[in-house]
Amino acid sequence: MSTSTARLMDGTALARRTVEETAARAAEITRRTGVTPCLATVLVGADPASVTYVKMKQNRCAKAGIRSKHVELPAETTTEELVAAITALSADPDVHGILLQHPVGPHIDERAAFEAIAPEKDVDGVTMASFAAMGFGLPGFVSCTPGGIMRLLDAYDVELSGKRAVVVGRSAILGKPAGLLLLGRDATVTYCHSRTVDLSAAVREADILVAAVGKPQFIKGEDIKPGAVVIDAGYNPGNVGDVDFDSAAERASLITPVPGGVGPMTIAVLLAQTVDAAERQLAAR
Ligand SMILES: NC(=O)C1=CN([C@@H]2O[C@H](COP(=O)(O)OP(=O)(O)OC[C@H]3O[C@@H](n4cnc5c(N)ncnc54)[C@H](OP(=O)(O)O)[C@@H]3O)[C@@H](O)[C@H]2O)C=CC1
Ligand SMILES: Nc1nc(=O)c2c([nH]1)NC[C@@H]1CN(c3ccc(C(=O)N[C@@H](CCC(=O)O)C(=O)O)cc3)C=[N+]21
Repeated sequence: MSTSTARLMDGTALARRTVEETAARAAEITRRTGVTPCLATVLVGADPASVTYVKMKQNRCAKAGIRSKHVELPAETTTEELVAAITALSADPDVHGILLQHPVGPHIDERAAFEAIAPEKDVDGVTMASFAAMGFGLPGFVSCTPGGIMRLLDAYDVELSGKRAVVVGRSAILGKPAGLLLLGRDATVTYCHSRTVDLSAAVREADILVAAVGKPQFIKGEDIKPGAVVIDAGYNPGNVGDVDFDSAAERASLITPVPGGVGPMTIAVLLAQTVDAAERQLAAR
């Protein structure tokens, strides 16, 4: 008999519902204005993982009635050329959202490229303006994976106020913004990273754990506080998360599976924010 007690947080089902709502909103915009919401995807080089992720995003757009405009640039593109391409998309009235697939290669100033995205088109939440708005708790586009995590927590009515949230990982697109969003909802947030001393002790304090490390099955069940909510944002080769699912599920109250948890929500948030952007830009005309 399994000792597992955790309930699964079904990201696939929530993403499906979110995309259905988004598709209905996109159709309504098209009907009302004659303009179809459009996401521009910019890919530099041909990193196989990036190619796959961009394709997944385009496929999902097509299913939701969002146009996608694909800009493919060679690996040797310079910062100036990339900034020029993104600046052109920022000025293109037919494009409502812009996604620059990360990473772009070490010879490019990625920050400069991100900052060329017009703030009203930053549907991936990567500009300094979006990050600052999120940090101040002001309206704006959030980084998609943390945004998806918050939607999952809300869909399962997870109480955040006063709870201890521990985020393992502090990358600009995942760990750091995830902690800020949790802080904005009155959780008491601890960040852990590669220099953290006694990671196990920190993880054991977590009422809500967000694992965003990039190391397969790195967090073990023995460090999960009984009854904790475990969000596994990891997506490692072989579709394995950062949490050792079987042992963690014996102690958690709620847990996201990999696949089928955070992953599908990332794209759902990207599409939702693209339609938000189109709504605002078309209303402003
Ligand atoms: N579902 C989705 O849509 C997405 C999933 N992901 C997945 O999430 C995971 C993390 O991605 P990302 O944030 O981009 O990765 P990064 O490699 O950018 O960041 C990893 C973070 O983990 C920390 N870390 C590394 N080793 C340890 C350790 N031994 N102990 C504690 N912390 C450690 C690093 O610390 P330091 O800062 O000190 O180096 C860093 O902050 C990956 O599996 C990725 O595939 C990512 C994006 C989207
Ligand atoms: N250059 C780069 N760009 C990325 O966007 C990027 C990256 N590297 N490294 C890894 C993370 C991970 N990430 C995911 C996006 C969607 C799902 C997703 O939708 N997953 C589905 C399954 C999808 C499938 O495999 O068919 C699921 O979890 O159920 C997962 C993971 C983007 N990342």
